[in-house]
Amino acid sequence: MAPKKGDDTKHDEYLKGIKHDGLRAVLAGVADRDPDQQEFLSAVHEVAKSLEPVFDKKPELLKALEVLCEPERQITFRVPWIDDKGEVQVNRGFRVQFSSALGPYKGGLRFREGVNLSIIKFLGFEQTFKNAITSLPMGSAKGGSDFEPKGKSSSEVQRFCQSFMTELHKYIGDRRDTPAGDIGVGPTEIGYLFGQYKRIAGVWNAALTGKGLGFGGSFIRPEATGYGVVFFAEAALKDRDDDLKDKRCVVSGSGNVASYCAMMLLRKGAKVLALSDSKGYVYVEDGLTEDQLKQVLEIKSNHNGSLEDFDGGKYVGDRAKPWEIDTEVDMAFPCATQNEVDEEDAKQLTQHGCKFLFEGANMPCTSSAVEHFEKEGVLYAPGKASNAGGVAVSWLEMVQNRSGLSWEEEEVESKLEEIMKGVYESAKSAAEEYDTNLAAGANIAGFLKVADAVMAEGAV
Ligand SMILES: NC(=O)C1=CN([C@@H]2O[C@H](COP(=O)(O)OP(=O)(O)OC[C@H]3O[C@@H](n4cnc5c(N)ncnc54)[C@H](O)[C@@H]3O)[C@@H](O)[C@H]2O)C=CC1
Ligand SMILES: O=C(O)CCC(=O)C(=O)O
Repeated sequence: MAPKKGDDTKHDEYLKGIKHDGLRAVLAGVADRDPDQQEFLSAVHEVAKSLEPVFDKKPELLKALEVLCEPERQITFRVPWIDDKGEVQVNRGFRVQFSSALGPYKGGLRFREGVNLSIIKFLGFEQTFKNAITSLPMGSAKGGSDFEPKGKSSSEVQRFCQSFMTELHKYIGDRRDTPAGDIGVGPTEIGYLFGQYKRIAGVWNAALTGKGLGFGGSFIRPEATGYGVVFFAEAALKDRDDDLKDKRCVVSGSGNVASYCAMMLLRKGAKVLALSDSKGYVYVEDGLTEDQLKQVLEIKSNHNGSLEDFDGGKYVGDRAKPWEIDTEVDMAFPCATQNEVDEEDAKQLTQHGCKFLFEGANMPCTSSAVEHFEKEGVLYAPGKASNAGGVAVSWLEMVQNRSGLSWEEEEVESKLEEIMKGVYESAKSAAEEYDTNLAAGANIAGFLKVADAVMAEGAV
């Protein structure tokens, strides 16, 4: 069947770099449909560009991409809640169920000011290929709200979560769709959401992952994304007869992913020179100690905590980014948010000697930053491969819940390590087969798994 025709002459800028005619038409159709969804369109463009060699060999799979660019279902809903002054506040909730081709929908929830449909769709689209490359039977989804937990009391967060779940419960369940955490949604929020789910659904099932250890959570889920990035980096370095010992690393963020990425880097003998938050960064020339990292976790255990209160290193405020630190850097791990590494940041990193960049966050590097890294020969690993450890352990949590068992910490960690090595190998072998780089290899490996299922299940 011919691909959906969009008018590609209207989208010159968006289609820059795309040569394949059929692909241009599909992308123009996506841009026609949602011209204002910048984050989503940019994620689609990045994946599509790297799939050109696939469509040269297997043009029939273009139809699968067209199908995968449109979510199976997108739900937006009103979330009214009462603040501490007794006044009613209203936020908007989202759940975008992208693809169930490989299994029940799976993906996190983000609570943050400014969250909109474009951001949730970009995250859900990325999740599709991320979940596929793990080879675990998971579909993809993402959700959240423009509710900002920073500055709210814990009772306000609780009331918001209960109202959010009062609507969301209609669409989730352990064989249907299983949300987890993301920015602004940690164990506390998951606890409130899970409590409300049970209250309304009247059943105990693994409708959410990232639960507390005492009520169905898995060891290592809080650590999984950060640990997983480091396991991925270790596999990539091993392949180059190298290792993490004494590597000088810059990590951005200081939340869930960043802290545990830093923790595992320390365990591997690397040095963590900096961590950041949205207001600035801390820099320790010889690398943070384990006690200093624990201090960061303590500060950030409260939504309102700031690195300004960190005692031990140099603090730079004014929203400065850690990529600017004027010292030798071997590796960068952006673990905060999307578009936090732009071309200028990328140039600063390579001027300081950076040779490796592993994304802990989802799409933290802009496309021009990625182009710069590629030009400079930096090994660049996209989040949809290198941060897949979080969702992988979420799946292990679901398996434990279904079997009624609880595995030891070492067992979960070693399964996570094996899964991350497998993700690296899948990206690498697709890159070799299609004669491309690791980032494109990750897109190709994920896409082929989900596209084959889409076609086998009858795409239309
Ligand atoms: N939690 C998880 O399991 C997974 C998270 N991710 C991604 O990792 C990233 C971080 O998520 P979490 O650690 O879970 O969130 P979090 O809410 O625990 O932490 C986010 C951190 O980023 C900082 N931050 C926010 N905006 C910033 C900015 N502009 N510059 C510097 N720092 C900034 C915040 O201060 C906070 O310390 C997000 O992109 C998320 O989508 C990806 C895979 C799984
Ligand atoms: O654990 C999960 O289900 C989802 C994690 C997530 O949102 C992500 O990988 O970006």
